[in-house]
Amino acid sequence: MMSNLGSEKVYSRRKSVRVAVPASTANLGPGFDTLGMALSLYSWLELKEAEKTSITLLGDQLYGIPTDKTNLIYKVAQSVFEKTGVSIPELEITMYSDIPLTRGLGSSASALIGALAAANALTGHLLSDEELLHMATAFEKHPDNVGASLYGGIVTATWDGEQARCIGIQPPEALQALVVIPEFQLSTAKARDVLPSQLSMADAVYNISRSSLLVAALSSGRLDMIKEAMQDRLHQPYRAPLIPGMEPILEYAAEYGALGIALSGAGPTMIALVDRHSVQKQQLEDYLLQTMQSHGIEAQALWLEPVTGGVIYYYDTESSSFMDTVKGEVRL
Ligand SMILES: Nc1ncnc2c1ncn2[C@@H]1O[C@H](COP(=O)(O)OP(=O)(O)O)[C@@H](O)[C@H]1O
Ligand SMILES: N[C@@H](CCOP(=O)(O)O)C(=O)O
Repeated sequence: MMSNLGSEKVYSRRKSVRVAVPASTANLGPGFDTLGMALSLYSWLELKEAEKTSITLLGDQLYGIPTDKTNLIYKVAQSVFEKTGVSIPELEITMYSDIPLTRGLGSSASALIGALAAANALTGHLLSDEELLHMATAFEKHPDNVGASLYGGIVTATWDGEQARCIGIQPPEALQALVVIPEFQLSTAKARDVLPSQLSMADAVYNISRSSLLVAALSSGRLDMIKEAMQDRLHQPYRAPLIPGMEPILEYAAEYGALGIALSGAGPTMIALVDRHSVQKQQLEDYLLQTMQSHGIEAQALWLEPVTGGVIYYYDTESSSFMDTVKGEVRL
């Protein structure tokens, strides 16, 4: 599995650490709660031992996040300290994120992985990446986003309620992602509430076959198969009424140059997989934005890269400010 940690390396306890964690797109169409891909959009987190807990949120994306001890990052960090028997009751927490909240780009997974990874680094990496994955999935309830944010690349993952299992795939070199992010928010909880509790055998077979084909197509670089392999009958048809413009986009995006198209995670963002050498890139972007607009939705288009690395750790940061790290170059 891809990791930024050398397994043979011995780590000591730290007083402070910074991490950068990629966003993720989950499902990729048919792989509901199992497929995820890390994207080149990041959140940054600093944890420092302190006398008194303080939480500083920087930038425009973290509006509304609590700044007391009910904060997710604080609580998740404490769960790492409890598990490892390390006592760090008070923390200075600083956060900045480029990942928009509740849009289907895995902001919650990125925050969880950031908190787990940074807290674990303070303990001297007493927990393995696999243990962090189990803990993150127990919080998030599905392993797709957290697996991608932790390890990077494309992940296939399962969750049995206690253990997450995850295998990575290197994204094909030609693959780029175009995300169209609507201005409105849609919480994952709300977009899960509309899903049926049962499916027909025919729809189950439809999804298993597409999801399997997609994994094989991505592993072998068969980009010609992606359009068919990204079809889904498990969640997108039920979520479409929540996202104006989604139905025509799913139907016609390939005609405008998408290799394949899906709802990103639980939405409302749509994600097109694109061959970076395509001459239709601008045409596709225009089509997606105009279709949303014609359904009354303002949206932002971003071209993103699949990233092969997951969490990035920054140690010995005493001589640089937090925002210096944020503004520094992120290794893709
Ligand atoms: N940096 C963060 N710190 C604390 N909570 C966060 C952070 N980022 C996201 N969250 C929580 O996750 C929620 C969004 O999760 P979710 O509805 O699953 O959407 P998505 O993960 O697709 O952005 C936010 O409303 C917030 O409660
Ligand atoms: N498999 C989950 C993925 C949710 O992703 P998010 O980025 O919207 O949190 C689902 O489809 O519900």
